[in-house]
Amino acid sequence: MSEKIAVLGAGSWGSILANLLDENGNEVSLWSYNPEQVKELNEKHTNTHYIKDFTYSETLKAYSDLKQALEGATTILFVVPTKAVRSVASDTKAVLAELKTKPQLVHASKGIEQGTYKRVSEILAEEIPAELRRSITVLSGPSHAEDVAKRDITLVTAASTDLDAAKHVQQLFMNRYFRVYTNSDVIGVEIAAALKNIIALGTGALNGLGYGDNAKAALMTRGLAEISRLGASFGANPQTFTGLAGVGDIIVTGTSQNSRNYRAGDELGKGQTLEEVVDTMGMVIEGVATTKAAYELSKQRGVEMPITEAIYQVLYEGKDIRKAISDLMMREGRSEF
Ligand SMILES: NC(=O)C1=CN([C@@H]2O[C@H](COP(=O)(O)OP(=O)(O)OC[C@H]3O[C@@H](n4cnc5c(N)ncnc54)[C@H](OP(=O)(O)O)[C@@H]3O)[C@@H](O)[C@H]2O)C=CC1
Ligand SMILES: O=C(CO)COP(=O)(O)O
Repeated sequence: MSEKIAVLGAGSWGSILANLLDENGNEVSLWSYNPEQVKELNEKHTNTHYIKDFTYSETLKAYSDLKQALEGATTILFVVPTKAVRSVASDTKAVLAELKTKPQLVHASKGIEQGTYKRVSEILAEEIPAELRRSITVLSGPSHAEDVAKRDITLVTAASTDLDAAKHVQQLFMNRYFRVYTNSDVIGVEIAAALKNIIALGTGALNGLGYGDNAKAALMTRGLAEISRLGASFGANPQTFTGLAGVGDIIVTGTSQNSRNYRAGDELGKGQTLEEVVDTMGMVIEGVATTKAAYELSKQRGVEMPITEAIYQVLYEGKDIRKAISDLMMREGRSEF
């Protein structure tokens, strides 16, 4: 299968997925709002700020003009940070109204919008009306760009309410090192993907403070329990949380130095302030904003999420991390399930 695909967002994940789609034989245009980055990608075939020591395919073309990138595309893949999805989708809508190409939409972003608590597929559906597009599919799972850049084995899931669309996306991305499953539970996949970043901030912080494997395993397991509770309140399929977008992504993000969220937590645990951590990362740390959205959402829906609440208090109310941990440990004993 070969298509013209526009990838919007040329950070670590967008650029590596664009390269993978190029390798799979597609004609890929990669859009970034940064002309300097576009120049580097087209002339040197590198993207050094985001992915070190990697040479991109020479047939991959980068654009800073959105219309040029979208022209002729039958699939559009959104991979910008969650906070940028609405504005990029709105700009895309204006171009699609002119082009009348009606592409399918895919996204690989992991977050929840501040204030509205919308999932990324909901934002896309709101901003790009059905007459200008086809289906919307979410691509998610345990997948650090750094490993995919090395063509290391990676398994993800493609979730859509339209099974044919999910199968189509599966075929576009699958290759010898990148295996894609399908899933119809868009709600569960998006909630799991967004909220695992909160837990990775937590396991990173435990690491920075010197805690061991038991503590991190405990946080990941009980973190997943509260993510599943929030998911259930939205009608998500409980099985999704045992799959690639759930357990899989908690493991990869909650244990890896490749994770921006884990690294951010690690630095917080070692005593840096949130401001210092955000300033020095130079890449998006989705878990920081998602912690706020998920905390507010849990209060709004009456879902108990003690770990999210503790991390919210540390990030947004200046609570001491050690005190937050001891408060969690001293909660009244209860049944596991
Ligand atoms: N990195 C990974 O391994 C994975 C990431 N993801 C998800 O993919 C999404 C993107 O992450 P990632 O690639 O890591 O992020 P990066 O920070 O590496 O890249 C994000 C890109 O989007 C650009 N950008 C920021 N704001 C805007 C805006 N308003 N309009 C247009 N472009 C903008 C950034 O430019 P600038 O830096 O100049 O602001 C940068 O080029 C996130 O939701 C993340 O959770 C999912 C799976 C794996
Ligand atoms: O989602 C990811 C891996 O699946 C990437 O996580 P980070 O944003 O923490 O790097």
